[in-house]
Amino acid sequence: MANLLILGAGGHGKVVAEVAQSMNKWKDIAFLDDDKDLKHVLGYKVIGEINQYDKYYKHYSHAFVAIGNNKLRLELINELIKKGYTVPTLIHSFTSISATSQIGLGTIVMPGAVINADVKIGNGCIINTSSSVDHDCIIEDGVHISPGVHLGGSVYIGNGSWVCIGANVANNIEIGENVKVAAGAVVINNFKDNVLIGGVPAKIIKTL
Ligand SMILES: CC(=O)SCCNC(=O)CCNC(=O)[C@H](O)C(C)(C)COP(=O)(O)OP(=O)(O)OC[C@H]1O[C@@H](n2cnc3c(N)ncnc32)[C@H](O)[C@@H]1OP(=O)(O)O
Repeated sequence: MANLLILGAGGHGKVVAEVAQSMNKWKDIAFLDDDKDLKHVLGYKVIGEINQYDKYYKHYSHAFVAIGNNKLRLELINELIKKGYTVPTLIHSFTSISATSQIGLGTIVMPGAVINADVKIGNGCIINTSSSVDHDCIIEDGVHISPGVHLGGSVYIGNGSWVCIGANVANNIEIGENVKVAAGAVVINNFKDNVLIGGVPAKIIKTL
């Protein structure tokens, strides 16, 4: 069994640790975080700051980035890989994941999520609590699918986009890079890069 270092000990880090715990795969789990007052989270030690990950490679061969910001998360994952860490895919034991789906490195699938046939999910994504990703969806790197989001079949989501809590995206819809889909939106049209969209049906609120 390997040891796992989690970068980020905030709320998201806690859930990441519990997902890792549910996999029964790690001998030792510890956190790095920039809050010097944090010593323990969920009973796991906070052993240093995030940019000190280099120091812990000998003991923790595996490392996972638990940072909500899509861009930062992806940048750190790439740095960890360059340094020689193994960046795992974390999948909670209470999920339904099709055997024909592909899920990238540094991506986490939270409790209650459902991923159906022939889905492709990139690196550094968050597939959050009780969300569903239906057949043939393609989700690029660094995307966050928030709690309670539902994607119909064959949806495309570009790099770094964030689908906020409770949004629904109809089947065959294409959403570009760095798009924010506001909470509760219902997306029934395609949208290109760098926009905030929201409402029912979703419309462009502003350019990002
Ligand atoms: C486990 C977890 O907690 S995971 C994290 C879950 N969290 C989420 O999913 C985040 C939910 N938050 C949202 O949806 C937010 O509204 C965000 C992040 C999309 C707002 O993004 P920002 O770029 O900061 O937009 P900002 O707050 O400046 O709002 C811009 C406009 O959009 C409007 N707007 C914001 N959210 C929504 C919404 N959900 N639906 C419709 N309009 C909205 C605002 O009222 C504002 O309108 P105005 O210009 O007329 O005043």
